Amino acid sequence: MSCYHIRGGRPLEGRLTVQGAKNSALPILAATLLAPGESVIENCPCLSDVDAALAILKGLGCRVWRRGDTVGVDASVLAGAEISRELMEEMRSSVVFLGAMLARMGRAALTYPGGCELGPRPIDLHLAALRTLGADIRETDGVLCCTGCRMTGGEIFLPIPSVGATENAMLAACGCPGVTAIAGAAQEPEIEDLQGFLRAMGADVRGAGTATVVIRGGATLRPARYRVMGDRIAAATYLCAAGAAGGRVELTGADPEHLRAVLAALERAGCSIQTGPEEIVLTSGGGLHAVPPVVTEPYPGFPTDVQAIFMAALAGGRGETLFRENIFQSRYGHVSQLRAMGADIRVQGRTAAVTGVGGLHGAAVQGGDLRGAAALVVAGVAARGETRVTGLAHIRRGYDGLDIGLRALGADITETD
Ligand SMILES: CC(=O)N[C@H]1[C@@H](OP(=O)(O)OP(=O)(O)OC[C@H]2O[C@@H](n3ccc(=O)[nH]c3=O)[C@H](O)[C@@H]2O)O[C@H](CO)[C@@H](O)[C@@H]1O
Ligand SMILES: C=C(OP(=O)(O)O)C(=O)O
Repeated sequence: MSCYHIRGGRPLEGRLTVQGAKNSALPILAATLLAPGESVIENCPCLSDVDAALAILKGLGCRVWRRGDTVGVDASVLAGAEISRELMEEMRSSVVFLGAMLARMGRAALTYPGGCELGPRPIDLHLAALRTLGADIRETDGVLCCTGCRMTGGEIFLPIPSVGATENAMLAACGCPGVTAIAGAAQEPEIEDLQGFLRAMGADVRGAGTATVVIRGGATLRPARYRVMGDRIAAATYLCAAGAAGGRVELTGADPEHLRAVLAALERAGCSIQTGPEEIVLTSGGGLHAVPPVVTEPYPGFPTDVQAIFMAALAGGRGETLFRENIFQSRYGHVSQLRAMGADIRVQGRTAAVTGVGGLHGAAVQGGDLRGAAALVVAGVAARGETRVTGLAHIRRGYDGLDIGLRALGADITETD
């Protein structure tokens, strides 16, 4: 079984360009379906989730190529409107192909999506939004058969600002004649990035980044060339590793505006941070200290995807920090593994109390989900002694060479079989 072997305790130093954002690249790849012809997506990270998205596109008849971090999708000729259960279960974002397929083909057959196991992850809001636009969705034996020949614009209200439901609704609305307003929309930067690509295709979409997104749909779209924004969660991972291990790192390619809540928390924990356009410089003496409660919230609040990673950084520091996970019901899978490295963390329901122990020690640990596994790597980089992290398949879903990036910053990390 392949694993990362980390000899921890070295400060991190150096400069790194952050990968393109997984959570932008995936809906943007789904959006390439909307226009016949070849779209070209730059800064598209090499991830197993991206491979799954490309496999879905191929299965629908698209011609797909990749050169480095540039991907081409030719959606001129489509064949079939079904996604296999196997591909649907590979990742959560398989579900955003539904909106794109309804917009382009007027029909879709698929099953429920997979993705990280963080407690229940229903898709009721996705389906309700599409039904509001007139989609007919029937479920038989776990297969969703959807037709959208009578879809038109409409007023959608999302009671929770779901990222995926907002994206699905935006994609479907592009194919619906008339005006669609999505109220209660998610405001994450990835929604703005999707809007950027849709506009490049000629779609009339406004309001992404606010609580209301408005789409004037039904226009014929054209393929486009687009550059995916930098990955704010990958950036946060490198920053937390440097914060905990100490050192000075310069990250380029990620927008510090997207990381305000994380940068503020790292500063309160003792790091010094300077930012410029697409640049973040973090200096740390290592050994972070406790911060006021870390409460995960929709953007611009503290991101749930950084909860485990920041917890790992604080676990080897000093003082008590409370975490409250507000987005997902069960996102503390990493805690038992951090405890094996000496962490003192008590979990009660959605709250975790982390008491810094003044340094973790290496151990053999196993990641059970994407960010939980990345958190163990962060802990290992700062810990005394040797850490072996298994569960790399989770990490490959979202990180384009996490070991390579950390090695470039001076960490002693190698992948072994
Ligand atoms: C590929 C992608 O972009 N993944 C991100 C996306 O996931 P994803 O789009 O799955 O997350 P959502 O924003 O939809 O989920 C937020 C909350 O809404 C609930 N909900 C969601 C949909 C629905 O139909 N019904 C419902 O109840 C979820 O259970 C969760 O409690 O946003 C999450 C929250 O920022 C991030 O952790 C994920 O990294
Ligand atoms: C939870 C995540 O991804 P997904 O929604 O794709 O499972 C994540 O990126 O942390």
